[in-house]
Formats: sequence, structure tokens, C-alpha cells
Amino acid sequence: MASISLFETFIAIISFLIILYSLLKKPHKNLARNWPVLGMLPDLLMALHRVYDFLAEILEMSNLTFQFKGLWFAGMDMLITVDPANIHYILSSNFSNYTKGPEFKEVFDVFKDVIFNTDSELWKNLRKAAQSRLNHQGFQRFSVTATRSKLKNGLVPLFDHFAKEGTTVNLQDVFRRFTFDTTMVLITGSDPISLSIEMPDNEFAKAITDAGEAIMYRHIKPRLLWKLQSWMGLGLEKKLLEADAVFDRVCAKYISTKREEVRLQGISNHPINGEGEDLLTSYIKLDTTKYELLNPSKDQFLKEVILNFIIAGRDTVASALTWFFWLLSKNPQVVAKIHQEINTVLPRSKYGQEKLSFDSTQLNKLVYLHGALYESMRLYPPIPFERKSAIKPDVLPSGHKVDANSKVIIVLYALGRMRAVWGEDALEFKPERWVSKTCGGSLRHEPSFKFLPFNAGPRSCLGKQLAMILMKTVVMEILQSYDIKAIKGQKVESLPGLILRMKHGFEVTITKRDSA
Ligand code: HEM
Repeated sequence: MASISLFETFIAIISFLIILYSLLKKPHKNLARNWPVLGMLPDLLMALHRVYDFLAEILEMSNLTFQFKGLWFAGMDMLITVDPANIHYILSSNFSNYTKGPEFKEVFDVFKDVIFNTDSELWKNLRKAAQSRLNHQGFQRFSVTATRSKLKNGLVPLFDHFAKEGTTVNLQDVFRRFTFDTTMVLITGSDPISLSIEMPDNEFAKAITDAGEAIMYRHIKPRLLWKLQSWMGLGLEKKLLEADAVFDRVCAKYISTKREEVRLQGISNHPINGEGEDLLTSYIKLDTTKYELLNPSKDQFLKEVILNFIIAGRDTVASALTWFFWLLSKNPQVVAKIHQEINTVLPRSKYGQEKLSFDSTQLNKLVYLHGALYESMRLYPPIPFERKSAIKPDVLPSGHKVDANSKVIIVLYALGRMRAVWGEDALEFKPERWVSKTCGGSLRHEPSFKFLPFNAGPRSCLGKQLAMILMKTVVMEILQSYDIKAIKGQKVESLPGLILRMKHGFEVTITKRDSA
């Protein structure tokens, strides 16, 4: 008994000394403190409400790479980097060593085998199939038609209504509904009409948001804890289980309707909607000799197709548009320059009053607008971080060691804010940064390992062109017809999540422009 208490006293003294040492050893300014047992978790949790800015500060002070220590024995350690040389190495030159990994798949298990979750041959099959569909000219025309139609029949009447009533509107909510509807049209051929004056609830849209929130917290919770919560059906894990049930039910309905439609039409090459096939139709008709690992006869595969494209297309574009309009509201000189460019490059006298009819070649002439959208995504990338897992031990170009099966996190949000990467004015919103002075005002190229919002290397975004065209079309329509004013005094801050969203939304008033 006496020996046990002696041992306990010894442990208590050692623990006390370690804690005292940690408290007295001042951390280097903002760097996270490494506590015994708890690692840097307390500092991370304290800063959770501003986690991406916190990481940016740490990375700026750590020469762009930082070793995060989590709870002991909980597998939470990770190397965090924004060093472009490391990023190039991880995403491209040593691509085969850095996979999504089994742990990533486990964290995102609700989405099963979507392209974002998979590696090796299955990923190659999924990417090849997605690439051929998204690059198809018929599909691209279909995307432009769907966007214009939603603008004309959804967004414009809604903005006219708010302008007439003089009421405030949450622009983030509007854009999420807009992109949800257009993406669902592209996937299924039918419009859920979530964008309307009534702003109706949509259980599928809500389930996707709930699932994203729960998955975000799985990244920072010890694995054992979220597993236990999932098993007991508690907290966010309960929401995730409910979201999964909604995915099953809603997708099953879309799939059976579409299979019936395709059956009635006969397996022909005639597009169902005249303009181009929706994705579900084209995946049902997939030539399986080209994609041996994909099985369109299985409903589970088609469910993954629906989830894959709704995750890819909805929140990314909505997030980019929301932060862009917020930055515009703070930079009226940029709005004036965009107007000037539109009036010079695409004057109404030349192209008539039909504002929605510009094609991608004409839109490509809007270099300043393109630069402004890039600049906004540099500071507010819709996907704020990426996670990779090393297969074999490795050493990064920065000299940092990476153990086998360890996690590497690339913080896109922080990368765009590093003075060492973007210069002393890194935090300023300057679309001019993207306009080349030497090449007659054309768009300036920046390597994708420095400008990463659309990822880089073999896993780069397949929807980049589509997204840029969509965003330019929406921005042009709004800026030409309306003045958007941010409500003064509102708190704009980001919400920790897989997608960079505004915590309280973005409240604005809308007025119709005289010339519209
Ligand atoms: C502003 C809009 C968008 C942004 C910022 C964006 C960004 C990204 C990023 C960062 C990735 C890599 C994700 C990862 O591996 O963890 C990615 C992948 C992907 N994106 Fe996008 N995306 C956008 C819009 C779209 C759209 C509209 C589509 C298609 C409808 C799309 C389709 C894809 C696909 C299929 C991949 C998977 C590529 C692969 O793993 O091989 N994206 N995107």
C-alpha cells in the first residue's frame, strides 16, 4: 500500500513538473503549446472558431511547415504544410506515395466510393469516366443552358422581388440554393426548385450540409471517440446516420425514375433533354468495357455518382460566389473596374440587350473579372484544406520527415495568405495581381502549387472550366442588373468546415440598377 502511494506521489510530482515546465516555457508567440498527454489539442480547440487563421499564423511563423502534435497515442499527429515545393512534391512528383488512404475513406465513409474517397485503379476509372462526361461538348452546353435558365427563372425574379420589397436577403443562402438546383439539374435532369421566394427546406440539401459538419469534426476528434459516438448514435454522429438514411431514400427515387426513363427511351444515343444528357443517364449507359471497375447496374454505384457531383458542384461554387460578393461590397473600386471592363469588352450595343447569352469565348475576354474571381479564391478557397496519407516514409523538400501512414495536411486557406509566397501585400484583395503588365493585359499565370483552390497534379479539379464559366455568367448578370449592398455591422467570419462558409451568412439589400 505504502509503495503504491510512493509511486503515485512520484507520478504526481513528475506530472506537476511537466505541466509547470510547459506553462513556464513560453510558446514562441502564437505557436501552439505542446502539452504532456494532450499535445497541442487544447490550443487547437481554443482557436477552433478561427482555426484557419490560427493555422495561417502558425505556418507563417514556422517557415511554411509545422508538426502538429495531438493527443498521445490517438493517431492525431500531422504534418501541416503550405510550402509550394512540398505541395508540388506531394501532389505531383511523388504523387504515388501520397494517397487519400484508408483513414480518409473511413472519415468520409458515408459517401462510400465517390471519386474524392478513392485511390489507385478505382480512382483512375472514376476520374476517366467523370472527365469524359464533364468535357463532353453536349454536357457543357447543357450546363450553360441550365445556369441561364436558373438565372432567368429563379435568381432574377427573386432579386426583383427583394428589390421591390426592400427586404434583406442572405446571399449565401441564395447561392447555395442556386447551385443546388443547377447541379441537381445536371445530375438528374430535374430541378428541385429550392430557390424561390418561399425558400423551402430541402431534406437532401440539408443532409449534405449535416454530413459535411459531422465529417469536419471527425478530423479533429480522436478516432475512438467518434466511433463510439457513431455506435451509440450520439451528437453529430447521429446527424450523420440520419443524413445517410436521407441519401439512401432520395437517391433511390432519382435512380429508379431515371432507369425507367432510359428503359422507355430504349438504349439509344439520343439525348433525353435535347441539349445534352444529364449525368445519371450517361452513367446508366456507361460503356463498362472502358471502365472495368464501375458497375452502373448497381444502384449503390449510381448513388455514389449523385453524391459525388453534388458535393463537387454545390457548395464549392456557392462559397466562391459568396466570398466574392462580400469582397466586392468592401471594394467598390473593383466593382467599377468590372463594369468598365464589361462595357468595353462586351458592350450592349454590340451584343444587344440579352445579357445571358455570352458564350465562353466572350467570357474569356473578361480578364479583370477572371482575376478578381481568382483573387477572391486565393484568399477564400472554397475547399480550405486537403488531407493526404504517406504510404512509405519520406523526406519533403523542406527537410521534414514523413513517417509511413502519417497524415499530411495542406491548408489552402493559409497558402493564399503567406507573405513568403505572395509578397508583403498577401492579405490585400488586388485583382490587378492577376493581370499581366508585360503580356498586353492578359491573365497572369501562377503555378498551381502556389494557387491551389482547384488542386494540382493528377487529382486536379475536373470542373474548373465549368465553374469559372458559371461564376462569370452569374456575376455578370447580377452586376449588370443590380446593386448589392452589405448590411452594415454584420459579423462576417468563417465556419470551420470542409467548405469555407460564412458562419452567420451574408445579409445584403438589393436595388435594381437604372440601366437594367
Ligand atoms: C469554385 C468551384 C470549385 C472549386 C474551388 C473546386 C475545387 C476542387 C478541389 C480543391 C479538388 C480536390 C479535392 C481533393 O482531392 O480533396 C477538386 C476535385 C474535383 N472537382 Fe472541383 N471544384 C470546384 C467546382 C467543381 C465542379 C463544378 C465540378 C463538377 C461538376 C467539380 C468536379 C471535381 C471532381 C470530379 C474532382 C475530383 C478529382 C479527382 O479526385 O481526381 N469541381 N475540386
